Amino acid sequence: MPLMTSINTKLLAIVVLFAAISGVLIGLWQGAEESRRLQQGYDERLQMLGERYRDRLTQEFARRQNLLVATRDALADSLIRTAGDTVPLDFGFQRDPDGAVREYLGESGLFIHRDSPITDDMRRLVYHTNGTWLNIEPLLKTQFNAFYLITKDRVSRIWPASLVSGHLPAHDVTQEIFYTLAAPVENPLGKPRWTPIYFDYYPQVWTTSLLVPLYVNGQFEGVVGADLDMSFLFSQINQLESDFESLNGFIFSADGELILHGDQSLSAPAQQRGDYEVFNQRAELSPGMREFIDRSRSGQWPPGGVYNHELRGDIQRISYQPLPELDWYIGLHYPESMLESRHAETMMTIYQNIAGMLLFLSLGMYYGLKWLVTRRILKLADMTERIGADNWSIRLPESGNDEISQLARGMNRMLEKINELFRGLNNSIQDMERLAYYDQLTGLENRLLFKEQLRTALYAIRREDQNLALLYLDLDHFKDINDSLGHEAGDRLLVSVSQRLRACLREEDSVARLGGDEFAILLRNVSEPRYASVVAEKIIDALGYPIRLNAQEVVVGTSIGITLAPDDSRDLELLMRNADLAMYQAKYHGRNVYRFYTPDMNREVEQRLRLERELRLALQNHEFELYYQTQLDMQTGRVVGIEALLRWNHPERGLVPPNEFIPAAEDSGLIVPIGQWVLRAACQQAKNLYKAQFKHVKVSINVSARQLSDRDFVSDFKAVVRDTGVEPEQLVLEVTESTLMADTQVALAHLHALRTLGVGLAIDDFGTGYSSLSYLKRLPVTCLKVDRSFVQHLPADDEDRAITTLIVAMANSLNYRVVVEGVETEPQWAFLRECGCHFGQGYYFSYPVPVEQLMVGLLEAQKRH
Ligand SMILES: Nc1nc2c(ncn2[C@@H]2O[C@@H]3COP(=O)(O)O[C@H]4[C@@H](O)[C@H](n5cnc6c(=O)[nH]c(N)nc65)O[C@@H]4COP(=O)(O)O[C@H]3[C@H]2O)c(=O)[nH]1
Repeated sequence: MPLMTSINTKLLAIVVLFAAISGVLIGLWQGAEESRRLQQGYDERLQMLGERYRDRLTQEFARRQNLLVATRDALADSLIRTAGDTVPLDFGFQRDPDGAVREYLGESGLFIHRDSPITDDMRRLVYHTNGTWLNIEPLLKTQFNAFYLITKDRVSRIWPASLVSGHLPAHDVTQEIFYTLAAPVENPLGKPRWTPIYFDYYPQVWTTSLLVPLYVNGQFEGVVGADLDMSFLFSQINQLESDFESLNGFIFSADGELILHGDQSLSAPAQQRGDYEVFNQRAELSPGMREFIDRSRSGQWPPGGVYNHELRGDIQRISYQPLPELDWYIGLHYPESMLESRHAETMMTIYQNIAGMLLFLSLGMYYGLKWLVTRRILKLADMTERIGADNWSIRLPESGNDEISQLARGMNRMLEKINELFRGLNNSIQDMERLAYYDQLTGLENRLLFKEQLRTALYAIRREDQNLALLYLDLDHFKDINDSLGHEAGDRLLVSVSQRLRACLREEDSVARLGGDEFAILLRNVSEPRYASVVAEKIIDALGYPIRLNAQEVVVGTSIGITLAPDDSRDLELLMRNADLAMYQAKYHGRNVYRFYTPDMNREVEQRLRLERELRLALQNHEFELYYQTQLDMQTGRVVGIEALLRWNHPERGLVPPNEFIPAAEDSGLIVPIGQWVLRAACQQAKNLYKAQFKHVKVSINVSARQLSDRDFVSDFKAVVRDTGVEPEQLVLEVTESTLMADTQVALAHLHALRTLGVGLAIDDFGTGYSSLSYLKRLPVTCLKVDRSFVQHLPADDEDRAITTLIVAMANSLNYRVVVEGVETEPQWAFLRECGCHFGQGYYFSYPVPVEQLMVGLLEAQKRH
């Protein structure tokens, strides 16, 4: 899967995008917060450092002040203690040539103005303080650059002594700030005083001097002073533990003078500016510093706060603290740009952290999504792929209750539904196949499937050099059975027939119901035509046995047409037509037989079709005529009946006997209207006979099975009787034995109805069928007509003699009238009369003749008797 098409990657991209945006926003917010915190932190530290700096300085100054105050007190005490003591006389001072006294007392020097007289007080003071001085001197040396005692009478003792040598003889120390600042005029309360910072030329350092007035017994005697190297102030700043790279300090006095500023200490040496002028730096201060000091002093920026202020072109964060003992203020500042660089560093760290976090998050998301989502979706996709490849039984894993599990559950439910639909669909397909390919009633193949089977079989024989046989068959008299017993019985008959057919065949053979009572059979691997004959005979035999339908048994014959492939044809349609033709021929030529297809069958069928067409025309053109053949009493020779025999006066072929057209009329159904015509004509003739005083002459009319099973037959018959006015008792309907054997309900009902009307019923061609006596007894039969085939060889043929004798005896015993047909000779007549036969019909007595000739004959016969 391409990287960008994966859900995981897309989700990841979205997550990373949102995380990045959030990261940037958080970074910005955190940056702002951090900047604020940074500034606040630095400001607090700045304040804290200021306070610490202040405290340290306070301590430093206080410690030194205490030390000097203690020195002053020690000196005062030694003077007080030695108030009455004398000074050795040899203790005095030598004036230098310039008049001033410059003497060394240990490490310190003594200087007296040239104009100051050397008094005892002077001597006593120096003498009695000398011991104390010398004791204290080592300690003071460690704390001050210089220390001194200046008396009101212009004596000064200074450590180090070297300082004295530089004094001019008229140098008046009492006029200097080191004296005046602490003297009672400027310092009436007698407090220790600190001078402003000044640049001390000798040690070349910035210096301040601490001055303490010396009072002895309440009287001002002078000033004790010490010089302090201010560089310690800077060292104090440096000693402050700080990560401020550019922390700077400054000190300014309450009256607005800048006492110290780190930068200035380095870059602006004061010696260029004269003695003490250096302390007043108002004029030289940078405008920024000036402004700051002014704002501080005006109260606009009170001490303790942190202020943004520009110093020397840079914005600084400045804070300052008061140093109360000195009336000084200590300020600290750092450039704001430092904050920016710190902020930039912090931001860099923040963004690095966010980037790291994002990377971690992205990887976590990626693998998390992969594990939780993509892997499972891919699994689902893989399984749906497999399902799509017809593995519909696969079910997706449903563990858990998250969205994917819900999806899997939903899809499983869908699969169940699809499977159900498939099952339904398969059933429907099977049903449709059954409907499409199988006959619903019998379960046999239908025409469609059979044709497919035949087509496949034809391909096979082409490949494998084999033969096949195609059999068509239909049931004789099926329509009659159907009409008389009803469709349900007809259906059951078809089912039974199909079962029998199946039983006659091998597994590899196919049998289909083509429709109605038509069946087709495909025999594969028929190496010789006779095998097809064997099967056909087997079928005829199997269907020859009665079939039980409800309470009745019926016998159906069948006519089978057979065609062979590839001998007759390789073409499917042609083969089917051949089989149909052959079946048609079989039926035409006798039923219950089979016929192989022959090419001349086509011609025969054509002839038959033409015949049917002509028959139809014959009916319209009144080309039919009835001939009558008499039936005589064998004993008396009297005419007892006549049989109406149909003749066709064909315009070209002349008189056509019934055997040539009755089968075609029956097959085509034309027998029904033709039979109607015969019935009406014969009834008319019967009425005529009746009128002509031949009422005892019965008129026999042939009725075919097809007519008899016609539903309207009885009502039509009644109508004819009514129309012609004939007496039903004068009529005899002749029904062939095979017609009765069909034994349909309708035909039987009609026979009974006719019999009830008084019509006689004769079984024609008796002896040629299989009717049993018990069966005959159930029929309303009045007459048996013995078939002429039994008479033909009489009296010579023993068998025929026996049969004829038996039939006549049986008929007599059952009280049936017996008419023997086909009596042609006198011996035949003699034999039949002897064996008890009552009536006869045949050429011996009369040929069938037209009605006029019949009447002449009847009249002649009447005269004879
Ligand atoms: N060899 C010989 N034949 C004799 C002799 N005496 C009579 N016949 C013939 O035997 C047939 C008797 O009629 P069938 O058995 O009912 O047999 C009839 C009957 O089954 C049928 N048929 C005739 N007319 C009708 C009709 O109107 N309706 C129906 N359904 N069938 C008819 O056609 C069959 C043949 O009729 P036909 O040709 O008229 O033939 C008649 C008749 O001419 C004889 O001594 N020797």
